[in-house]
Amino acid sequence: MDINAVNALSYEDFLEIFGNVIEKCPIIPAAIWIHRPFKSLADIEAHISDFIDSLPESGKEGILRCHPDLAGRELQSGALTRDSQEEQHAAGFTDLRPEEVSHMRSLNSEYKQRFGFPFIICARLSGKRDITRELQRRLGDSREAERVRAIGEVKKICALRLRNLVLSDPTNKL
Ligand SMILES: NC(=O)N[C@H]1NC(=O)NC1=O
Repeated sequence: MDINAVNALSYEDFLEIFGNVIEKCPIIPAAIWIHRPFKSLADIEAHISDFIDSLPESGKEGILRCHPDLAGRELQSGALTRDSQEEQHAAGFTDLRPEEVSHMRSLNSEYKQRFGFPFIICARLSGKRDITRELQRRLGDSREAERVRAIGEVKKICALRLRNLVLSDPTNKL
């Protein structure tokens, strides 16, 4: 799909395709559709990033709370979005031993209790071991630092989802 094809989409089709680039937050692609014509894939990414940055802290935290835990209940019950399922699989979380699952569950719940939102990391960029270590390390950070860090990870996840959607077509010109 090239940028002209993206710009030619109706908002219904745009949302159908890009609705989950920020996990369970279709309001974000719905909001930035107004900025068409987009110049490039990077331009779409920049509009999403600016929209997120313009939100009050409560809105940013709301985005964080739309994300499922890594190795959490939704993974076990098959209730993840397809994007999240693929990302958690890529990091190795679909292949954990029972004791690894309980370890992740207890770290996730400690993190949520401490910060009030779930631990978020771009799972496609690390493996389960590094992610578990990072979760332990980040438990010692301040709430403010974690909020900033987590939003940065949401943007990385978004960038990879966008690329995956658009660049999988070899004829693309984005
Ligand atoms: N909690 C969390 O990081 N969730 C996610 N990370 C990612 O890459 N996909 C997710 O759903």
